[in-house]
Amino acid sequence: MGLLIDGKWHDKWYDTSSTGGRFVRSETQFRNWITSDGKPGPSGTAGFRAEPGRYHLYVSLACPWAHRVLIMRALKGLENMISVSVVNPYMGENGWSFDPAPGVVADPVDAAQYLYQVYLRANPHYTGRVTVPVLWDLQRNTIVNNESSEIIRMLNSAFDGICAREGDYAPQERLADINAVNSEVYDTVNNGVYKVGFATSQSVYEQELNKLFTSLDQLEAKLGQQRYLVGDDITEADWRLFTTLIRFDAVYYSHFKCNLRRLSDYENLWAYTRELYQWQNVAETVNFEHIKNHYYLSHPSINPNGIVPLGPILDLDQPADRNNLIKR
Ligand SMILES: N[C@@H](CCC(=O)N[C@@H](CS)C(=O)NCC(=O)O)C(=O)O
Repeated sequence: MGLLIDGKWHDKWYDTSSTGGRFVRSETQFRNWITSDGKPGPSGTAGFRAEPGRYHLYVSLACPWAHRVLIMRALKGLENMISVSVVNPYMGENGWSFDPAPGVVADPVDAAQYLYQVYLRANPHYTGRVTVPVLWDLQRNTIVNNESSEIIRMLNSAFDGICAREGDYAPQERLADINAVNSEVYDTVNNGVYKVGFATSQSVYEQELNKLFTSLDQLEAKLGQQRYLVGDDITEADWRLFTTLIRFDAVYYSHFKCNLRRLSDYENLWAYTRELYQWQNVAETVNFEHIKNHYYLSHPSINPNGIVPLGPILDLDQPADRNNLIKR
């Protein structure tokens, strides 16, 4: 775990001493958008037109932020248009690497050994964390964007004119509601589990834990009333919540001490998670071996002996049966 400072790698853990024991996630820096016509998107510069074979993704199968992108790629049927490299689940002193292991897919551009080398290819003086996902332009040889929330927005529509699969997960008329749910879920759940797990003070841990479970209790109630987070149709908001929920009992409950309740104790949330898991092409994006190996091995301050638990046993194939659960 570390970061680049003016193009040099430094092996440093997150510094919570200046923030009172609180984990603060840093801002993402590459913010260009792929668009159907190559015009600029909401941020960044122009020149990234949607074209088959032009873009490449660097992901970790362990990472919930990268996972959203893999899911959107699968939902939109972009597997043949956008290629993927997968890092080794262990994030060590050099950060993410491409060290060979089952499921790892090497860097096609110049066989980088570490992900930070990919960042340096885009900017030899880069300063910041080296995170997945990374959306890479094979034509211009640079990073388009490394912010998952923006990458999923572009994949949702930019390739529609060149045979992406039908489906709009962020329809204009629902956008305000989707954005509102996203920001609440991001703060309390997606990033919430990290704020709990990386807290280095008891009071911060307790505060963040209460926020997380208050939010899960509210989501449980909501999903007892309606099928999806923003009404009757599945949207981006659901997929963003899913990637945290699917890791909850296997990792966050024990490794991050998010243990007031298990996800499988929540009737609606658990059935919802199974429903989304069973969605066409989604189960293939879930890799519990990478998920568990990453978290339990990569945070020695939390799990010094690096024991990876064998459980829990989760029956994700059990029918979701949500029609019967929804009490209108
Ligand atoms: N804002 C980013 C966050 C991505 C992120 O934090 N990824 C983690 C993996 S789960 C990472 O690569 N961390 C490495 C580090 O912070 O050094 C996004 O959503 O794309």
